[in-house]
Amino acid sequence: MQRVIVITGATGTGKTTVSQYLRDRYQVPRIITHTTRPKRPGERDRVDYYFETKESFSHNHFLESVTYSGYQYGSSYEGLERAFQTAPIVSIVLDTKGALTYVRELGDQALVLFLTVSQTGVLKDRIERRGDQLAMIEARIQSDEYRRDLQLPTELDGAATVIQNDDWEQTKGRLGSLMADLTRVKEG
Ligand SMILES: Nc1ncnc2c1ncn2[C@@H]1O[C@H](COP(=O)(O)OP(=O)(O)OP(=O)(O)O)[C@@H](O)[C@H]1O
Ligand SMILES: Nc1nc2c(ncn2[C@@H]2O[C@H](COP(=O)(O)O)[C@@H](O)[C@H]2O)c(=O)[nH]1
Repeated sequence: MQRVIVITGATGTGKTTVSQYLRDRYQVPRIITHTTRPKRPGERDRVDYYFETKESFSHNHFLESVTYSGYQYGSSYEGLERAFQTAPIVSIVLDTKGALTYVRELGDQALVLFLTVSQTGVLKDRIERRGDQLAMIEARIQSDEYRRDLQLPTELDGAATVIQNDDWEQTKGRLGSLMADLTRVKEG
């Protein structure tokens, strides 16, 4: 069975970092999603996101889409199919609302990885260091979506793998175990 690792959690918990590590270390490609938010320094169109206008965003064929801190985000059916054409295990980075939709739509094909940190105060520091614009950081930290995504949705209790990403070396160890389990299931 083809699997999608759905990486979710609050802003700054390390979702993108984990998806990049899975790609580089385990050849797990990430499904590229669509957004109307402006690029951050270093981000590239069609690599980090499909960067869209409000008009072009509406022309996609979305499996799910959300508004997050004032911008639109969405993942397309075509993006999922494209990723599955290249690998049996793929990943996607979503807010918790999107993660729930993915689980409803894909059932057992979706494996949810929920990232947390022990001290939420570090999250703002992390996104400041990443180079986000200060006004956008403030808006994000004040948003309902930010507060919501600090908690694992109750529907996913017991069904998600939770990783406390305080220490990157420990997180890499947890990801190694997860990939070993997934690969065993695929071969078995
Ligand atoms: N374990 C860690 N310790 C310290 N810094 C980390 C750790 N993991 C990731 N980071 C750093 O934190 C910042 C935010 O990480 P990342 O962009 O992966 O978060 P994210 O969850 O994808 O955020 P967002 O939802 O806002 O896109 C990055 O600069 C990243 O290098
Ligand atoms: N439900 C969806 N959430 C998405 C999608 N693409 C990204 N995201 C999530 O949005 C927030 C903000 O992302 P950022 O890159 O601006 O920091 C974050 O939680 C992402 O995981 C999507 O297609 N659908």
